[in-house]
Amino acid sequence: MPDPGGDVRVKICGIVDPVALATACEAGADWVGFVFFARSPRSVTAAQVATLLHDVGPRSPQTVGLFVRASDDEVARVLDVTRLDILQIYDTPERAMAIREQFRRPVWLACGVATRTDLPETCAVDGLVIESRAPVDADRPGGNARSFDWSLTARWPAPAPWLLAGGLTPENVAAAIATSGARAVDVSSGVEDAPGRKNPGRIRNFIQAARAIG
Ligand SMILES: O=C(O)c1ccccc1NCC(=O)[C@H](O)[C@H](O)COP(=O)(O)O
Repeated sequence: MPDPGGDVRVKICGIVDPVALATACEAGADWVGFVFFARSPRSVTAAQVATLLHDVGPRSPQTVGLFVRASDDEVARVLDVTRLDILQIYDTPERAMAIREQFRRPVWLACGVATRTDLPETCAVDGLVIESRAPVDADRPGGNARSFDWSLTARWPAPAPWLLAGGLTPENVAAAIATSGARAVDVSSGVEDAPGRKNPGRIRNFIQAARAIG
């Protein structure tokens, strides 16, 4: 996933509209994420994603589907309808491994972090999304515009490629990369005007700011 010697890689998550998708593609995002979770303000259906991706060119970013405690049937129904390169799973590590086995596709496990002990020491999937742990009463486990102490990951011996997520913005992403040591970053709320409403200018600014640090 991240290229230790190359540019910082960027995922623009929670895409719901064609302008945001085209902007992320043109600005050089490495991944675009789609949220298959009905309680999210960024929730999309498989049919909507298939339509969005229909006109995307061959040099498009990889597509990531987000699933929260989803059954095999739910994942299968999405994969029947639309192309997803990677599955981002909000569930136990065991369940993430089972999904990887079942669907023969790269799986990223989302890990909610508040303290150093939340950082995983082992990983049997293809990548980790290290994001701020959601409050217990949150409607959703991610996409809450909350950051955590980025210095926690600075000396973490990561067991797998990982992305830094949660509360990143065009204004803070350079500091987040410098402090955390991340080589890949993930944003949703920080490039929006309101939950689910992406701002094309902020998408461009975020990618530029992440890449400027090199
Ligand atoms: O965005 C959502 O609504 C969402 C719902 C359920 C699970 C995950 C969700 N989002 C996760 C992400 O978009 C990213 O992985 C990342 O956490 C972005 O967080 P933020 O930039 O703080 O919105």
